[in-house]
Amino acid sequence: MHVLITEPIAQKGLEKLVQEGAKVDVKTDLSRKELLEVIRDYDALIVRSNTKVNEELYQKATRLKVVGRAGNGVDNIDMDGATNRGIIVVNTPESNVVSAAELTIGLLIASCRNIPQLHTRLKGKVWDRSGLKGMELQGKTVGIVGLGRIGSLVATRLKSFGMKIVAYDPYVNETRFKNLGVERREKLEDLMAEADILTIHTPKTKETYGMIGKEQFKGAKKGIRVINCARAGLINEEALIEAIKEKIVASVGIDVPDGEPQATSPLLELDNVVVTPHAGADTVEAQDNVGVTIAQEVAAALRGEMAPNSVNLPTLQAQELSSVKIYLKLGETLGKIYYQLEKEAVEKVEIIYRGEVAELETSMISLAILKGLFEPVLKERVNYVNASLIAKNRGVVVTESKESTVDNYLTLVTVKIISKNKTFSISGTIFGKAEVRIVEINGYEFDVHPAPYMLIGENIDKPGVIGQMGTLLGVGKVNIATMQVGRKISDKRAMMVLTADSEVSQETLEFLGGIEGILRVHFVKL
Ligand SMILES: NC(=O)c1ccc[n+]([C@@H]2O[C@H](COP(=O)([O-])OP(=O)(O)OC[C@H]3O[C@@H](n4cnc5c(N)ncnc54)[C@H](O)[C@@H]3O)[C@@H](O)[C@H]2O)c1
Ligand SMILES: O=C(O)[C@H](O)COP(=O)(O)O
Repeated sequence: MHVLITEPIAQKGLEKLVQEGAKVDVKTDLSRKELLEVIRDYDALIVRSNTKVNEELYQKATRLKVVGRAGNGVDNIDMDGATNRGIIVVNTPESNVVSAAELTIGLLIASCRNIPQLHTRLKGKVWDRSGLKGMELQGKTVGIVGLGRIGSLVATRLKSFGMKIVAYDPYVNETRFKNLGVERREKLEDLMAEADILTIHTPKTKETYGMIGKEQFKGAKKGIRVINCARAGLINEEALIEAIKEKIVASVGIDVPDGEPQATSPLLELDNVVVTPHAGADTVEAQDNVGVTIAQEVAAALRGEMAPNSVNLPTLQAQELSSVKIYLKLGETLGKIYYQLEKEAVEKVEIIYRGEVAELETSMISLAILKGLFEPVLKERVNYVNASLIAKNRGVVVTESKESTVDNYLTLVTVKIISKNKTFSISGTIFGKAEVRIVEINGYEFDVHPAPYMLIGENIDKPGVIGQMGTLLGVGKVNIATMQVGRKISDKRAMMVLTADSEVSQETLEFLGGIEGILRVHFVKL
């Protein structure tokens, strides 16, 4: 696995990648043109916030399987483009939040107390505190926009200053507000009117871009102080500058001025603006965390394992992931068999989870089934990221249902694949902690331990058929590992499932198909 890193990550992260078996190139001074030229050679790309990972880059990146964002915000990465191509995007959402929250508090105090301005005077040998009277935090109200990871950390820290905390975040439930001891404001304008200090902690999205602008400043409490340690563009800079000039805004603390990574923002010219150059995550601790975590995520994704922080996949907590892992293997196995037995286009996939599996977060298992289903027939790369998109684009309806109990098994996954003329059904279970078993195909019951090479055939249930199969496979030099027969006695039909030690040639398959009583026989590769 060949990994390109275009922005600095911690040495510990680089070491981790090498330990994981990656060949790593760190090229932090590539021009855009150079990046577009070299990207074709890499399986993974690791970036921070300055590298634009967009359509232009994807078109050149023919080998790219994983984009690792060594950090939190993914607004520099075109997610739809990645998903359409089956490229997994992973990030490290938790690794730098404490550092970002602490810098927020730092900017807040620095701007409320004019620390940088006083510092500059004194360093210039001028002992003068005139005109720079600060504001105490105790008893003031802070308005937080976006009560996610960083917003919450900021809230709990500011409480210790004796501040009242109000927040606007329509997507956070009442319990979380209550647990954090934060008062909800239903409308942004109410928060603006009340807050002595505003701090924003939303991601940059279509909805949040420019969400604090002219209108919002018009309704703001006079003398409000504004902090942005999230993303440039969330607060409209022109409107902010106007509000500073009109003395609506008393001071600003900003880590993400417009124009990044160039120092071009007009805010830099204003005395009551305290700035840092996107340094929120720049601590030893955060960078070590970020580096090691992204190395693990990228290596896992390249090995085809589930990386816990895949941005374009359903999010699972580590514990959830470990309990669904074995079902992912089962799901892929069940999915993979259909197109190796049937040639009919799929119209609908019904997935039924029964027993213990029904208690789990099953969205990822359903993706595994779809991945398995499309893999044998599609040239495109199919993976967990694009499997459901591929189903949708091909007009395949996918439904999921759950039943808490099931006869005979503790846990059972049944996949019904419906085409124009028939319904194919296959079920599997987990024995013990980690043994995948196929227990039903089209109503025939088995207990098959799936193997890389299998033969699945249907025959008339009469003496001699199985014996001839064994003989002809011997002639074809295929060693049978296991064999099971499921029977429908009233129909006089049976289904054989054999596992073999090697592939079965087309010639041998034709001989097998010629045995009297054999209705069909297929070689299945898992
Ligand atoms: N300065 C830095 O170095 C630095 C470091 C880390 C993260 N960040 C940035 O900080 C921001 C917050 O990160 P996080 O990890 O807390 O994110 P998060 O996803 O945990 O929280 C974001 C919160 O914003 C809320 N939100 C979304 N749309 C909203 C809207 N229209 N109105 C109000 N609330 C809305 C969400 O419900 C969520 O609770 C992101 O922009 C991230 O990129 C900056
Ligand atoms: O989103 C993030 O993780 C922070 O904004 C840090 O960005 P950086 O990795 O470019 O410092």
